Amino acid sequence: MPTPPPQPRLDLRQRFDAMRNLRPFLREIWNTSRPLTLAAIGLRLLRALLPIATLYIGKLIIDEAVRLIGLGLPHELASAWRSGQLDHMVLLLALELALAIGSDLLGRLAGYVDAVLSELFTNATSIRLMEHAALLDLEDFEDADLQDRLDRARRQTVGRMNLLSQLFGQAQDAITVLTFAAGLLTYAPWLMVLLAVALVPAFIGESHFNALNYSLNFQWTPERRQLEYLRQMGASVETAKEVKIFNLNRFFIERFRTLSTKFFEANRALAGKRALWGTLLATLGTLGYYVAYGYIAWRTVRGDFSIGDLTFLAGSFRRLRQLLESLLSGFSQVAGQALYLDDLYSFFRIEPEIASKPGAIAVPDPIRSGFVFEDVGFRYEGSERWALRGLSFELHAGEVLALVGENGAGKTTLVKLLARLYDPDEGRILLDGRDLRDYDLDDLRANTGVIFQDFVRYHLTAAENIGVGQIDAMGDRERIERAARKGLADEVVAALPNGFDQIIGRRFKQGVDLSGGQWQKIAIARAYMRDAQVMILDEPTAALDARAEFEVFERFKELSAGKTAVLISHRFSSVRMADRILVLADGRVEASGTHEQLMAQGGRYAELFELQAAGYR
Ligand SMILES: Nc1ncnc2c1ncn2[C@@H]1O[C@H](COP(=O)(O)OP(=O)(O)OP(=O)(O)O)[C@@H](O)[C@H]1O
Repeated sequence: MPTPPPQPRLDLRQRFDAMRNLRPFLREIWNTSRPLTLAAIGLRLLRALLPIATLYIGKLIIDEAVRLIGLGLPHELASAWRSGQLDHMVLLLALELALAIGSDLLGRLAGYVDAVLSELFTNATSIRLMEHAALLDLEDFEDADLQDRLDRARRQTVGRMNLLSQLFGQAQDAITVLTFAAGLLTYAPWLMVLLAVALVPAFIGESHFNALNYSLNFQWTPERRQLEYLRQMGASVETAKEVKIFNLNRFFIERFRTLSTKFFEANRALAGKRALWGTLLATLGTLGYYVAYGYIAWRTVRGDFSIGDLTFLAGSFRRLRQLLESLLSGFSQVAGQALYLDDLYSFFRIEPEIASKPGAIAVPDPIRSGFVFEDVGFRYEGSERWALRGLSFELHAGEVLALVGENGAGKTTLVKLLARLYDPDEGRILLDGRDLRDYDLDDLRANTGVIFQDFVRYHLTAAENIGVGQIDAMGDRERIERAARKGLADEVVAALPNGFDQIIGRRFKQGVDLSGGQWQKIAIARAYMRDAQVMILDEPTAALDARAEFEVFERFKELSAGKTAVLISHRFSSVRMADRILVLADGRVEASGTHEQLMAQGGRYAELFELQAAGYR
């Protein structure tokens, strides 16, 4: 089990650098909904002015009370009321009541607006994330680093919801601070400075721990993904069967426990340190406050301030201290959150390499001569071995070419290059004499129908499972039914309780699961759904019974008349139907020809064929 490396220290500059992410963040919030953003700001602005107003009215009430005490009013409320002396007091109390109700109302409204805006923003970001992920290269997805980044980015779409409230809250607090400061400045300016200085250590402490927290989370992304994986393995429909048979529960749980405990301990250690330092540093701020308080009390005793002034000043200082503290720690939290935004934005900055170049041309229809592989070499990212090297052959327009070769020979890789899921590292692939990279990528994909051996089992309806082969024809039931017939999936569908409208797969309540072979027929139908010029089937029949396989291939040959087709199979009975067979070994072409020619040559093909045939005798 990997032990995470020591956390890197983020210096102050890096932390402040991350603040630049706030601009695009705010811009996106603004773009999410202008009226809501304006409402959130307006409500905050109003709320910002309430605390000082409330405190000031409090001061007026106390001063008024002191004045009334001095007047010696009658003890009876009714006669005191009649004297008219209480009017001013009542007015002040009513005002304070109105402010209290107003403040509560504004707070709730602001909370509501924030919640709605955050939700909209989260959805918009999730969609953007999916859209961007769709653009990336397959190679990017196979990169563990990118998986980590994607994972962090995904967390950010939900994790950043409170950043919005926090930012607006900060702005509100800042305005309130200004109002208090303006009020207090007239009484005791240097006390303000004292308060501010006393809070600086707490602020530095906060931002330091936020950065540490971020590094910890960052460092642990791979482990957190592993935890997620283990959790899934331990409890999912897909794995339940095997987990039970091999009794793997304990194994997964133990792994999860070990890893999660490590993460927990690292987290706890940090939280402990943070609490200790936080308390110490906050005490400094409190000390500053009490020095100020003592000073004001002294001035009141000396007669410089009224009792009302004392309550106003003491209240203002207390609020100011709280506000400054929350403002400063909030600022460092915002800075911390901005670091997380980095994950999101750095994910958006990843550019796909496989894309249409400017002035890309359309794929010829019909394809005239076909594909030519010229000395093609390809190596998977991070791999020492060449999956394909010095690969040269032609795939003529209109022919059915079968690829055979032992496991790992490079058959699937070849097909991925043909579909331009990767670009070759060496050599080039031509289509009708032009480099594959010259063609428009979308057009190229539209002209290629591929079913991989690890095709996706969509937990959607049967019709949708076939329809995804040509997404814009999803509503064309006739075409879906035709594709089902071609792929021999019509019988599978007919046996489903709700036919084409039946959800297949186990994940959802109404779902009905299919056998491996039945799934495969659905996948083959998916390939037929796309009326593409180039058809590629990568071991589409591995799970089919002998009769079904024979039928599938016969039909495939019939249906691919006029199409260029590539077929990968380990079953020689099917392979021999192809127009031409390419034998791959170690990433290059070892031999090619028709079944008869290859048998006559007596090489690897004849050997493997005999081996398989012997098994049936
Ligand atoms: N995504 C990948 N990342 C790294 N290496 C890979 C990846 N996919 C395949 N390889 C390696 O590339 C080589 C060729 O694999 P490929 O899948 O093309 O073989 P294949 O002929 O289709 O095998 P099989 O008959 O088992 O399907 C193998 O050595 C394999 O380990």
